[in-house]
Amino acid sequence: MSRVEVALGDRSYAIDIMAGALDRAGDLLAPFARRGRFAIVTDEAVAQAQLGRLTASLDAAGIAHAVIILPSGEATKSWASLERVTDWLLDREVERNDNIIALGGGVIGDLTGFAASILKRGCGFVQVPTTLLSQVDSSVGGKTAINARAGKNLIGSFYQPAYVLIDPATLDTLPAREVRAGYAEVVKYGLIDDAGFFGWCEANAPALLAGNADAREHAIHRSVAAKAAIVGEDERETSGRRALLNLGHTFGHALEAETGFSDRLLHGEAVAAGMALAFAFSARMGLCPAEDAARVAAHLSAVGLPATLADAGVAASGQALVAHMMHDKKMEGGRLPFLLARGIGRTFLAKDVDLAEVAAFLDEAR
Ligand SMILES: O=C(O)C(=O)C[C@@H](O)[C@H](O)[C@H](O)COP(=O)(O)O
Ligand SMILES: [Zn+2]
Repeated sequence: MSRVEVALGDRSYAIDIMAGALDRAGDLLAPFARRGRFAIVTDEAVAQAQLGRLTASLDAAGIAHAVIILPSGEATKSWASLERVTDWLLDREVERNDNIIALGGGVIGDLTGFAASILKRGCGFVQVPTTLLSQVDSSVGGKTAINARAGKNLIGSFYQPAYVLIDPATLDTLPAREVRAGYAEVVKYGLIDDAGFFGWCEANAPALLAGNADAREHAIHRSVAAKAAIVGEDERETSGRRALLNLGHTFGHALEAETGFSDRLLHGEAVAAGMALAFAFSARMGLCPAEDAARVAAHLSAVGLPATLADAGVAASGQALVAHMMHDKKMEGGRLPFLLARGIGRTFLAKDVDLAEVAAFLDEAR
């Protein structure tokens, strides 16, 4: 087992990574079962593939549990699901000191974390992420949210979990497309500030995507360690440091909005195309060597991720995509800061980007 700590004073918590952890969840989660019981939020796909492992282990440890199973997919990050989950938790008489378990991917983690943050003005929650995307990214750092008509994650809170338990073996039952989409967020850490790790990704992506356990554990550990360090420095995205984790997301969220937050384009796929676009735009602005932008796009394409608007299946005009971006949470005084790059591992927050140039770039990129 390897452990990473997120250092946030009295809200600090541990992330444990261990293949087979779900089968030992009874022991590992026991300290968080405040009254010897858990409420578990999960979705249909995860319930089929993983829930039995968790509940069997809790049963063996004598920990009682109630489970709510929601539909799988991005549409579950909604007001309606939030109401359903909070009513269900209230019916189960969940108390502030209880820890709700989020068993699933980013959708379940974001929704459950948000529900925990508002239930009785805040109760505890534990993340048990079961997708690569949630294991390397969304389960760590306390961004919780649901989607709004106007865009992705627009209603939410910063609310840290009490503990994160990662079992990389859950990836064995995940569709290859889901693993690939999560891999985009792994690549992101290399592109942000670790060119050496991007090189590792180029060399090891085939093994990781083929199911090599060592490659998966290494990627998860490096990713959460990188994220924990950034979150420890800038929990609420105020200094600009945490905004680096948003590389590819301004373009990406616009692509997700354009495709209706549907299975047509998964979050990680949108982020992949968004990162390639951020690098291409940086190259066009003369900020980044064209070879670096080409290398990023080549790697994403090589693993089967979208690297262009066409790959992402988006034909919208630059203006339409920029209109989606106007809801970005990074907007400041009517201006939208962008994550751009001076090269691989050299991402920075640019505050003076002209949106007309972004729209023109996107029209050319179509
Ligand atoms: O944790 C962060 O900070 C991130 O930006 C990580 C992103 O990968 C993640 O998709 C996050 O939920 C996006 O946040 P948002 O603020 O753009 O909604
Ligand atoms: Zn993301």
